[in-house]
Amino acid sequence: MTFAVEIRHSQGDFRIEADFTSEGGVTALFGRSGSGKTSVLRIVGGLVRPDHGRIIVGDQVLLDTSKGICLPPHRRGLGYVFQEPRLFPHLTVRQNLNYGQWFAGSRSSFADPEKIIAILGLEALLPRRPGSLSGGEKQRVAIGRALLASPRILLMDEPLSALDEARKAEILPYIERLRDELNLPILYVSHSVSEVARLADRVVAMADGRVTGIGNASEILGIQTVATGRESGSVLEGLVRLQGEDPDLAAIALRGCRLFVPRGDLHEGQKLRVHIPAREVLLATSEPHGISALNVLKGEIRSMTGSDGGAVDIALRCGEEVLRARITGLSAKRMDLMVGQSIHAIIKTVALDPSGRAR
Ligand SMILES: Nc1ncnc2c1ncn2[C@@H]1O[C@H](COP(=O)(O)OP(=O)(O)OP(=O)(O)O)[C@@H](O)[C@H]1O
Repeated sequence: MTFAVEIRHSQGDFRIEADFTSEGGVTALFGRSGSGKTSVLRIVGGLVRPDHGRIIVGDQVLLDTSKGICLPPHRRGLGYVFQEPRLFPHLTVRQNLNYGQWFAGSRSSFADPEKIIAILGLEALLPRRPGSLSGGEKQRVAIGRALLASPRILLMDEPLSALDEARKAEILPYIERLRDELNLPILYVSHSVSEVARLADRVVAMADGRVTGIGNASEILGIQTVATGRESGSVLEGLVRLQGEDPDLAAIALRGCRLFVPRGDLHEGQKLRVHIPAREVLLATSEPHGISALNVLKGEIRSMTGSDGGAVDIALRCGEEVLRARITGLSAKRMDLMVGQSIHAIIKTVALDPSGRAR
């Protein structure tokens, strides 16, 4: 299902101008704190009526201010997942889920409850009450409850930001399964590069209430001005290849090169996206020997641009992939780097952690 959003709205001194469309899958609204992501989500959810706007999901017009159409939240057919799970503490998990289903009303369900319970791994939790669940488990129940209302679109507002790194890593694969197994568009607000890199089919980058870029994760997250300086880097996608000879290691087959990562619970053939922060890439003009890093890629310098603080952002072509490195201007000068030069990129293994953990 596709959706289209056009919004013009002023709240106090803050002006929002956001136009974007989605063909389905996960669309991430990505930007720094205060860039206006949540405001856009609240307008889509019907919690705020914008000065001007048009929001269409599939063939349903949720909002068209020029025609005086503004459906109230409960008639928009949206599922909402917040940072906090907001479950009913006195109800069991099963009863919390039933509550979501009750909201579906006459709308026909796009997926049967048992399928959603299975995708989110909730079977064993059904008789329990929220008080006995971990933060990650609660959030999975909250997602299940939102889905059982059979929404046309799922809105997720920083759903992982209240969880610690281990719980985030635990819940990400469930959100990937939703993305891959339910034909349901998801609008996902996040300021985390690693989360967006891993989940998003399309990224809408926001700054100061405006859309500054729309594209796939690799296009948008690689752009220095969109990501925070600390997190700028490359997003690469490939298939997992388990290494028979080493039980602890997996390779990600990319276009014309490969990366090694800890195997963890990865499985053969799994599609995986990794974010490699530019600051985690070291450069060497000759092939390094006797170093602990597992990943040394041979490539060629395609571009070099100076950025704030005297750093130099370098784009390298490795196979068919583009890898970004960020080094000091002094290092670039000492190494006498130039465009076209062949180079070795050394990537610290931890930077490839496929759990998508923000570091
Ligand atoms: N009701 C309001 N009246 C006036 N200003 C508001 C109102 N709601 C939000 N704002 C302002 O709009 C701006 C964007 O806020 P918003 O919460 O949408 O950003 P965000 O990107 O989601 O940030 P965060 O990730 O911190 O939640 C902020 O400057 C905020 O103070």
